[in-house]
Amino acid sequence: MSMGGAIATMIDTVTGTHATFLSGPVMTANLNINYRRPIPLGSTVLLESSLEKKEGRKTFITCRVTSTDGSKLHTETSALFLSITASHLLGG
Ligand SMILES: CCCCCCCCCC(=O)SCCNC(=O)CCNC(=O)[C@H](O)C(C)(C)COP(=O)(O)OP(=O)(O)OC[C@H]1O[C@@H](n2cnc3c(N)ncnc32)[C@H](O)[C@@H]1OP(=O)(O)O
Repeated sequence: MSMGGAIATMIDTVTGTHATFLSGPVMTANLNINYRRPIPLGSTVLLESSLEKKEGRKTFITCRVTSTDGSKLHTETSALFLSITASHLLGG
């Protein structure tokens, strides 16, 4: 079975890339993952990332991880990304 942290990394990467595409530079503020069914090691899965809403600096994304045919739901996620400036990255 795949480790929950490895699954979280996959989800953070996909939803973070999606949020960056929509909103520019962002950081993950909240990642809420419900693990519904285990992911067998070595299996191929589908990640579907969707914009829920944008409110000011906040970009809310949802993401489902399913089997490739969509029949098995492995995880459901809601994520919040906050738009940041370069000074935030430098600690300002
Ligand atoms: C192309 C390649 C792309 C690759 C993408 C990969 C994406 C991966 C990105 C990451 O994993 S980043 C690393 C993990 N994340 C962090 O380390 C973030 C650590 N946290 C922070 O740096 C700051 O808390 C953060 C930038 C997220 C927010 O700080 P700010 O000072 O900019 O915002 P502030 O705390 O003033 O909050 C602004 C608003 O957001 C809300 N907010 C902030 N954090 C929240 C939270 N966790 N949950 C809910 N709401 C939150 C906050 O309540 C407020 O709402 P209102 O404007 O309505 O009052």
